Amino acid sequence: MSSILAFPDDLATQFGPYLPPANTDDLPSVTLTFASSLDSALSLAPGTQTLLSGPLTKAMTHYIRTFHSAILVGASTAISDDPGLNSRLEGAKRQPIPIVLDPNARWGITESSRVVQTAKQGKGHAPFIIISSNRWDDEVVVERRNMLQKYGGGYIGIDVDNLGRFKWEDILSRLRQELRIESLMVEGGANVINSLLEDEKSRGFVDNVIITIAPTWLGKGGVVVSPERRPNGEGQYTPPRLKEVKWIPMGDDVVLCGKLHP
Ligand SMILES: NC(=O)C1=CN([C@@H]2O[C@H](COP(=O)(O)OP(=O)(O)OC[C@H]3O[C@@H](n4cnc5c(N)ncnc54)[C@H](OP(=O)(O)O)[C@@H]3O)[C@@H](O)[C@H]2O)C=CC1
Ligand SMILES: Nc1nc(O)c(N)c(N[C@@H]2O[C@H](COP(=O)(O)O)[C@@H](O)[C@H]2O)n1
Repeated sequence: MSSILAFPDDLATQFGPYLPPANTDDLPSVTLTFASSLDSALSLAPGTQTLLSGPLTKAMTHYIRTFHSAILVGASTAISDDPGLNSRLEGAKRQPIPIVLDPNARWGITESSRVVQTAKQGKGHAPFIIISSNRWDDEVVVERRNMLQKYGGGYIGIDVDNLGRFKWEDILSRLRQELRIESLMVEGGANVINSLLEDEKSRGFVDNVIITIAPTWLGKGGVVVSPERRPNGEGQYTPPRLKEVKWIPMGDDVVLCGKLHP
């Protein structure tokens, strides 16, 4: 779990075109990165973590993490995986700030959560949790905020829409304004990824896509990436398609890289 990972230089150089620019003036550059089965599943079932990446693609993910100022997951991933959300790459020069979308303050983060332990050990940053503005004064939120602030983390309150969702534009602009985030790696889970991909506006924020595909079928009941087909302004659905595509074989897996930004 805490082992140091090495990623060979000859593989690393292939990712250059798909990494965020050094500086962005506007909203953060977004990279969508996750590991999927052949049937588009991220895990066997909600609430469980499924190992899909092999040793090389796992090291690749930790390499890519070092190029981002923040890494984002949804509340259900934080609850089920208790992730570290740092980079365990050998000699990692930079650590991303963990961001968790948790509108309803469902994630019971404590001092013993792995991400907090990781920050306490100086191996990563404490997280920022994005909650619905109307939860800001909840007793548990105040308690958790006080705990996180000791380690440099905290909460950000954003208004939700009538479906209880944040707008991606709000997420990105607040991360830029409050934490000076220039590059964001969105790792999952499926709910987060589907919400990012399902309409033209939000998927327009995605610059790079790096997907590990593992040679296995997880079967029905898995947690699946398959965004809603939302029609555009003209009432039509145009399936988004990656550009500048590169497939990189890596161990038993293959890594799909592409550009989504129009
Ligand atoms: N293979 C891989 O690379 C990865 C695998 N995983 C796996 O995925 C699974 C979890 O995925 P999943 O169940 O889809 O859950 P998610 O991790 O995507 O979390 C979903 C929750 O996040 C909140 N959320 C998501 N999008 C938004 C939004 N736009 N605005 C506000 N809140 C939002 C909601 O919280 P609320 O319900 O409170 O409204 C939602 O229910 C786990 O099994 C995990 O192991 C996760 C990441 C990567
Ligand atoms: N790249 C990748 N491959 C898999 O097989 C996975 N299950 C995941 N899961 C994601 O990685 C997070 C765990 O991160 P830490 O190693 O604990 O830092 C997990 O929460 C998912 O986002 N990823």
